Amino acid sequence: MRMAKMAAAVAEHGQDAFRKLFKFYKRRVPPPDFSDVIDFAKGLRNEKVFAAKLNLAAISERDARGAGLHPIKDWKAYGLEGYPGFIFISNPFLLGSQQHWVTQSLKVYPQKPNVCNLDIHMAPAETENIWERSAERIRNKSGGKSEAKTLLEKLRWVTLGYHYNWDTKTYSADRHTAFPADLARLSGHVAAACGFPGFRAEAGILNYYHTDSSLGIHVDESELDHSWPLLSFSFGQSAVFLLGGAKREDAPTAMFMHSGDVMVMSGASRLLYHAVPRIVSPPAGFPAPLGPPEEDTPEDSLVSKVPEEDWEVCTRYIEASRVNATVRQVLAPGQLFSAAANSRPAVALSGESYHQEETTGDENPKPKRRRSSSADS
Ligand SMILES: O=C(O)CCC(=O)C(=O)O
Ligand SMILES: [Fe+2]
Repeated sequence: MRMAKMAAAVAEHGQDAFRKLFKFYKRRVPPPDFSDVIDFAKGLRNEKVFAAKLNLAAISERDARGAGLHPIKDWKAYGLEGYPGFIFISNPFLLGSQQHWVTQSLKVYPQKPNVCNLDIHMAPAETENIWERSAERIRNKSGGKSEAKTLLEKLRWVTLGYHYNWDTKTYSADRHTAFPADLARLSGHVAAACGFPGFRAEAGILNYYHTDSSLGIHVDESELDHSWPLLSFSFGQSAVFLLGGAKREDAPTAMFMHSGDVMVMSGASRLLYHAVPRIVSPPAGFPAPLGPPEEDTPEDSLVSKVPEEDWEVCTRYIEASRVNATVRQVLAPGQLFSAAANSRPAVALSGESYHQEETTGDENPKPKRRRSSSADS
């Protein structure tokens, strides 16, 4: 008994700072103390948080409105002491326009020819119309735990544009489909406001989280040109996000990401390790971020009113889930893929080493069930 305890203590001691904090925030019983988690929704109240300068002339108010965004001058953008190039924009979306992005993420982006985790173990015909096969059942769910999961609830990731190969950790010319035009436009606006005009949205990863999901420690380095930022858009439930250093074991800073929040990792922060140890409910009294859309949207707006019956399904879904979209430019302007870029060895299987789902609630959980990429588990 004594020996076992000591061994546990040594193992604990030998763990690096990032893994320790990841486990700390992932813990269910007892729940962790969240008081060190930076909340950008509280503005400059944290001494490490400062106001970030944006390029106010990067896009017109009309263009911003057309993408469902407030004018840039009204964005609350922050930097974080010690993380040059990191910009956190606290929900720049117009009231109601998040509805569009949530609906696209659940209804449209999972459609073929985009690629999702369900494709790995299911025939193409079965993973078509994920929304249609799931919507009615989600609408009628009573909330009982025993109800079988719909395909939409089994969705873990969707890739867009250059489809990320989870096995080889590469993008390639032969795995490419058109990147969604609306998300590309939104990304271009955000990148321009942050000092990166000319950003091209070439690859995207959508991650779908439930209350027990987490995303392991990683760095996004597969893009061939790292001088462009990595953009992140979050919707639905909140998350604890850990932003680490250039080395995997460097101690991270914890922050909340709420619905509508946009994060930009650029410059010296582009290649920092990061992870999502925990999904959390939005704070009480958090302003309803997903209300009805404002009326006077421009005619050519990307963001249109979501039909009520669709929104009903999305509401049910995001009551207990979070969707995050990361958008990346892969190539330098004019750059092409070389054969060498595609020949790295296989290291991860189907994204399963990143995407984890907890099955137990205690501090010493049973071996983790990897986030399933199969539809039949
Ligand atoms: O869900 C998030 O906030 C992070 C997602 C992420 O790191 C990724 O897709 O590479
Ligand atoms: Fe990432």
